[in-house]
Amino acid sequence: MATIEGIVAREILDSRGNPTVEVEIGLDDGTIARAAVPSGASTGAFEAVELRDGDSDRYKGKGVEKAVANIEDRIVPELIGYEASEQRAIDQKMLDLDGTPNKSDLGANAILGVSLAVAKAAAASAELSLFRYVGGPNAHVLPVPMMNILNGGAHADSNVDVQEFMIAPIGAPTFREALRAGAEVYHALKSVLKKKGLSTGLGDEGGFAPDLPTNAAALDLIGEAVQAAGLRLGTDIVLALDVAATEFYKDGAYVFEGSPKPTDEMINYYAKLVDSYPIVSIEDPLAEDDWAGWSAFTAALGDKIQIVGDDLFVTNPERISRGIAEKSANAVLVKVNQIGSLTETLDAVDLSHRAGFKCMMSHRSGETEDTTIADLAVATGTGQIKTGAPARSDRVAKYNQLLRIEEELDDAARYAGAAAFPRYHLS
Ligand SMILES: O=C(O)[C@@H](CO)OP(=O)(O)O
Ligand SMILES: [Mg+2]
Repeated sequence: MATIEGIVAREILDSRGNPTVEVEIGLDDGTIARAAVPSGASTGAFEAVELRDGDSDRYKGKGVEKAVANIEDRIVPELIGYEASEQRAIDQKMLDLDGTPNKSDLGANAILGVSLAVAKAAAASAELSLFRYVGGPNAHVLPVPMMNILNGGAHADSNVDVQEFMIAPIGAPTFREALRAGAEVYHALKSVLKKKGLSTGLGDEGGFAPDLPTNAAALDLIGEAVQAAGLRLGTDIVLALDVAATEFYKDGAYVFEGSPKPTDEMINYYAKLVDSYPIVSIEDPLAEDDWAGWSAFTAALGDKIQIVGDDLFVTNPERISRGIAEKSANAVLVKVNQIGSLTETLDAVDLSHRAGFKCMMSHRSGETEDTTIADLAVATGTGQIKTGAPARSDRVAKYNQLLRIEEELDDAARYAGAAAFPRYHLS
């Protein structure tokens, strides 16, 4: 048992060169731990508030000096002397201090930085890996890496509407082999693009970002890459999308492939796509406010694929509860900074799992070298993690941490594989 002796916060840079918050906590037994906060680009309107300096000239108002000051001036005096293992009480203390429904006073970036650093300090003090500290003896399932190898939408400067084209190596026996398969497809995709004279420039999450005639063309290119890597599409590797449709929802219609389309036309489009390609999961097929559309989409495709709410749910138990009641989806994207504290993230996963919803632990498009989400994916048994391409050190840091976790678990490790997608039936 050790108590919090000191907390230091600072502004650091994320993978897009934007400022973000880093927190270091020291305990009275000499333990020091550090956590950094990620940041999104295609953010949902209902996310907890990320405090930015706005009125300052530094970093064009994107600085986080206010969030840093809130930690040092307002949070630190309240938390000194707390047992580091009192995670729930510490998070609650910060929520009470903030007092708003969306963390707009202290900033979700301030609260989350402290919350994650507390957990890491408590784990280190107990001489446990973070995944064991948070997950206990049942934490043993390594997630399927949902690798975003072709970027579009708000994460790229290309003409591709869909934000993320992911490969899921479900056929591998271990996480290590899954990662290798994914990396081989990534390299093969580069060769395929080069051969066709397409750009091999990268998007925000490390995937390639070529201009393409249609969105489906991306799936064909990935299919070619899978084959070129000597793997089987549909058994070794399956496909997943994050459409991030809120980004192109304008005046009640989806401006997709050059023209505005109503919800039912989008649903028909997806149904055809699912018939033509081995797609296991579609995230944000519709906009964050199109609740009726989501229910219709889930009624149409929910028994065939995983339907993931990201902007729709924003890791928020209230919105997830509505989604459960209205059968809006069958899975939740889990982002620690959308809700803004560790215990609320754990609550969101718990609520989802109890309702039979799957969860996918997720990074943000703006990331750091912090690897907390890798541990959380194993701790909470989500069976899936999305953390970008198997290239770029901010993304690879998470995959590499999962390699270490698999090694630590040794014979007890189990790779989620195809079981992560119970609704996907090989035809
Ligand atoms: O939409 C998403 O799922 C994320 C992460 O891939 O993007 P952002 O962090 O920009 O919201
Ligand atoms: Mg998303």
